[in-house]
Amino acid sequence: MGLEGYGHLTALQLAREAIAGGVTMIQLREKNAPLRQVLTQGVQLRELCRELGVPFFVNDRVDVAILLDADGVHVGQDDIPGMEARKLLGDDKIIGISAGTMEEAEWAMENGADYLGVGPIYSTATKQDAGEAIGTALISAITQRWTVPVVGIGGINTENATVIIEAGAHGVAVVSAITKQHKPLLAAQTLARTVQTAWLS
Ligand SMILES: Cc1ncc(COP(=O)(O)OP(=O)(O)O)c(N)n1
Ligand SMILES: Cc1nc(C(=O)O)sc1CCOP(=O)(O)O
Ligand SMILES: [Mg+2]
Repeated sequence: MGLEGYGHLTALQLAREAIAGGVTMIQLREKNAPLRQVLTQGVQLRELCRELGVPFFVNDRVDVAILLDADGVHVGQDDIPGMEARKLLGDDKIIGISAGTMEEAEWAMENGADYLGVGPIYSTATKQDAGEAIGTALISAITQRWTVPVVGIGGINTENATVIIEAGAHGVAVVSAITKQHKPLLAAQTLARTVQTAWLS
């Protein structure tokens, strides 16, 4: 999630609703705001996550993750390499790495990924440079080869989350399926229940 307002909710209020609905991880993904604002609001978001017992991640920026004492960082193929991030973060933090192909997954694993974000599974309006949708085949290929946790990302919602889990993903990462909904708490609740049901089947 970014730091902009979400309808009548602030980013902090939205995160609280999402967690109340069953979201188990929050990632601060802010591409545009001034660094000072990111740090100020990031501290509030981190505190909320600590209060509610949910891991707090920072997207892209290892320096921000360190300053906010986040639980981890998520980096893509064009971001700081996982190996370099590890040197800065130490062994106690979690490093997630994106992969959209098997080659990218191999690179991510060589770079010490603690989990993989695989996508874009479906087309998405949230990330302009996400590229073509890849479907679920890569999730299956990766989870057959490695035991590292995999989350599907990109265009995932309540309607299609089940097939992501059935393909082998451990979870789903979403933006608009919660942030763009009129009732984010309810949206998170429905999505979390869908994923939990898929785990059991
Ligand atoms: C969980 C998760 N998976 C993938 C991404 C995408 O990261 P990246 O490819 O670096 O793209 P940006 O999010 O930085 O635009 C992610 N953020 N989270
Ligand atoms: C941040 C991000 N990363 C992607 C990837 O493919 O790596 S797709 C994506 C956008 C996810 O937003 P939504 O749930 O609204 O589609
Ligand atoms: Mg990135």
